[in-house]
Amino acid sequence: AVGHGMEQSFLGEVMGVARDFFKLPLEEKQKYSNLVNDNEVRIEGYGNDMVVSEKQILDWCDRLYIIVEPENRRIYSLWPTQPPSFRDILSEYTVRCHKIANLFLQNLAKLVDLHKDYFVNMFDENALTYARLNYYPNCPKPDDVFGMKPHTDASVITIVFIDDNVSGLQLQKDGVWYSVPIVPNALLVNVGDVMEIMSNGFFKSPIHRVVTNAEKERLSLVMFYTMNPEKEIEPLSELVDEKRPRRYRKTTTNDYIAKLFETFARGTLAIDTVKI
Ligand SMILES: O=C(O)CCC(=O)C(=O)O
Ligand SMILES: [Fe+2]
Repeated sequence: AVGHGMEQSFLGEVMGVARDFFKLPLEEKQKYSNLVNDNEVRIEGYGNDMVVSEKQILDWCDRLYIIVEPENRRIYSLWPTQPPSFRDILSEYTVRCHKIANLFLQNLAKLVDLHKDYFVNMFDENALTYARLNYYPNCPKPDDVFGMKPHTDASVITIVFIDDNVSGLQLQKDGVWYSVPIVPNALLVNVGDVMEIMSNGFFKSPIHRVVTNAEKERLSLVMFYTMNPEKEIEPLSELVDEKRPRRYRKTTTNDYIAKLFETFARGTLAIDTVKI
């Protein structure tokens, strides 16, 4: 979508602070590391994949993963202090993206004949929004490694802001991979697994991946909208009937995100673990 109301200059600044962060020396970035005590990995922070096996091929990607909403859940020690405008710009982007997220959620609700605020109202004051900044350096062996392995998102919905210089994101449809075209200043809004589960499969969370590029580096900024981590997730009773029996088991956002990280590292899909 391009009718999101964010000016090109503002979006340029957002990409700019992300780029400036990744250009910092490694020691500087490691101040925000997602490794605790050298071996334990937490979701938040700077780093790469969680390692679950020695044979695992790590993605060709640097990531910074931070909670941006609610504000009282922000861990500012994991927010870069360089570039200096990082915090303000990401905060403003967060506010502006949330409006787009709500509009999208209202449209989805209408598509399944629910009250337009049905999904919006499911997000309480403990619902978490994660921002993930991805940096994919150019890769000498693009055929051997992914920028990001095939996966679905564990979110309810996701808003992706991609580099308008280099493509790389691909979506799978009917077993075939299609490249997402570069549209300057466009934001891509995607359905995540939790929406697939709640809608009892009416909406599908697309499998996607990022391929690497031999010549060019690439950046993206992804906002994941998730519900209260403790809240139970299951197909909505309104969307289950004899003709469309329940297709997914009950889970919680917390359990599901843990499962997603585990399956992602192993190269399998989390959604398959809750399908009935
Ligand atoms: O870099 C991209 O275009 C997409 C990244 C992505 O799918 C993710 O962070 O979940
Ligand atoms: Fe993704």
